[in-house]
Amino acid sequence: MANQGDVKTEPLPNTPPTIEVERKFTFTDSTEDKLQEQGASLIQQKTFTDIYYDVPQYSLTLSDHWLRQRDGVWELKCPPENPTTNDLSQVTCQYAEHVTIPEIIAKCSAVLGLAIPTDSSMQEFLTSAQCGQFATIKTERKSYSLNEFSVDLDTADFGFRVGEIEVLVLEENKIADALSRIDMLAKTLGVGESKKLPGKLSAYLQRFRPEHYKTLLQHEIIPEVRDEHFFC
Ligand SMILES: Cc1ncc(C[n+]2csc(CCOP(=O)(O)OP(=O)(O)OP(=O)(O)O)c2C)c(N)n1
Repeated sequence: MANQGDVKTEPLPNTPPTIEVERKFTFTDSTEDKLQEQGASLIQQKTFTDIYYDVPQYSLTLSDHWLRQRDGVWELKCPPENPTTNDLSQVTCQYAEHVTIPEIIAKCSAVLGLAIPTDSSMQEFLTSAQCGQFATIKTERKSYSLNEFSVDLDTADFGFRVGEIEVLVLEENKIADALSRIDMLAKTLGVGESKKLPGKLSAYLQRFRPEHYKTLLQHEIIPEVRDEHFFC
């Protein structure tokens, strides 16, 4: 029998990936007031650092695969196998998030056309795939909880801020419903912009990695970043 100290904090290898359905928005000082009026509670305020990785040909990001270490923990965001496509999916993102090393190596190796054993360490994978760091972003995040929604207000260390409404779903047939519930909340908060807004990494690339940014923009992997998206 497991004793009380024998708590597993790592997901099991066959855990299905969580699907994040999220919509970005520009926030102002009044956004927090509106959130609180709707009954949202501030659940966390934290700072974290993301380091993103790719190969020199940008093959992972060109395939919409985002490999990162968040405060040292490996994560891979990639498109779900059956994304939902409708009017609302034009302003919203859907990503499956993988957090186990064998799954991350399997997914990335498949994109790169490499046969790297899934029991390799991440360091072995990075070396075999010639994968290196291309962005480091420090973020201050305020996280609000409102019913089934998480609402994050992020300020990145290079003068960029972005809000995000997120719902986690466990099955792909729940994505369409999540899209419309997110749309309703965005309208209630007065942040229902009709275009997809860039996230922190897109803004970072536009500012610090122009060649990578242009390549992803040309392939319509990321939305355009304009100067007005920065606050300094
Ligand atoms: C609007 C939009 N944003 C990003 C992309 C590309 N992209 C997808 S994932 C991705 C990596 C970063 O994801 P993002 O949600 O912006 O970061 P963050 O909020 O810190 O992650 P979380 O804490 O929510 O896990 C990118 C650039 C896109 N195609 N469209």
